[in-house]
Amino acid sequence: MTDLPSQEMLEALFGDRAHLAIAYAEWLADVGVAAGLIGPREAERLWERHILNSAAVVELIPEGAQAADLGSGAGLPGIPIAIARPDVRMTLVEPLARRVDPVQKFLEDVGLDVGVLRARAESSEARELLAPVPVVVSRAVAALDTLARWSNPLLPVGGLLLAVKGKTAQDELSRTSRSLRDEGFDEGEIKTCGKDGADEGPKTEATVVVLRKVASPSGRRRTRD
Ligand SMILES: C[S@@+](CC[C@H](N)C(=O)[O-])C[C@H]1O[C@@H](n2cnc3c(N)ncnc32)[C@H](O)[C@@H]1O
Repeated sequence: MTDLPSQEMLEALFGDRAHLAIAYAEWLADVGVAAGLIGPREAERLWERHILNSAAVVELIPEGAQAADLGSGAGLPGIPIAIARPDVRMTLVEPLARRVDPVQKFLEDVGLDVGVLRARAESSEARELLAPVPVVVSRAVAALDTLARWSNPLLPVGGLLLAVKGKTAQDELSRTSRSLRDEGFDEGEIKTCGKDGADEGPKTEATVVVLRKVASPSGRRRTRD
C-alpha cells in the first residue's frame, strides 16, 4: 500500500476509529484483491481512489441518518462512511454472494455495526426491508436515471440520493434531468466534497450528484395524466 494518508488526515476523517479505516484498507489489499473485489492494481491507490473518495461523502449525510449503499461491492462507499460516522446506520445492498460473504466476515471480525442485505436494489426484498430510508448512496454502479428508479421506492419524500460520480457528473445530470424529474426528484446539484489535499498527500475529494426526492412517483405520474 503506497498512499497511506498522514495520521492527521486519518484522525480528521475517522477520529478515534482511524484504526478501523486502516484495518479496512489492509483487508481490501489482501482479501479484497484475492477475492476479486477490487483489481490488483488498486492496492497501490486504495486510499485516495477508494477510501478517502468514499469518506468525503459524509459531509452530505444528516446527523443520525439511516442510509443504504446500493451496489456496495467491496463495501464502497458504505464502509468508509460508516467508520467515519458512527451516528449513521448504514446498510450495504449487494446481490452477489461472492462479494457479500467476505465483506460480512470483515465486518464481524472488526466488530463494525453495518447491515448487509444480499439483494438487488430494485427488488421487493430491498423495498420491504429498507423503505423508508432517508439517504441512499451509490458509487460506480449505474447511470443516474437507473439509480433514481431503484432509489425511488426506498426513499421518503425529502430523502436524498447521493451518487458518487466522476468528471462527467454534470453531463450525466443534464442528460438525465427529464427522467429524474419524472421519477420525482428535483433538478439536482453537483457537490465537490472533501479537500484537494494540496501538497500533503492523497486527496479526499469526491464529486457527488445530490438529488432530493420531491414527489412520490405515483403522485407525479397522476399529475401528468
Ligand atoms: C463496479 S461495482 C462498484 C462497487 C462499489 N460501489 C465501488 O464503488 O467499488 C458495481 C456493483 O454493483 C452491483 N450491482 C449491479 N447491479 C445491481 C443491482 N441491481 N442492485 C444492487 N447492486 C447491483 C454489482 O454486483 C457490483 O458489486
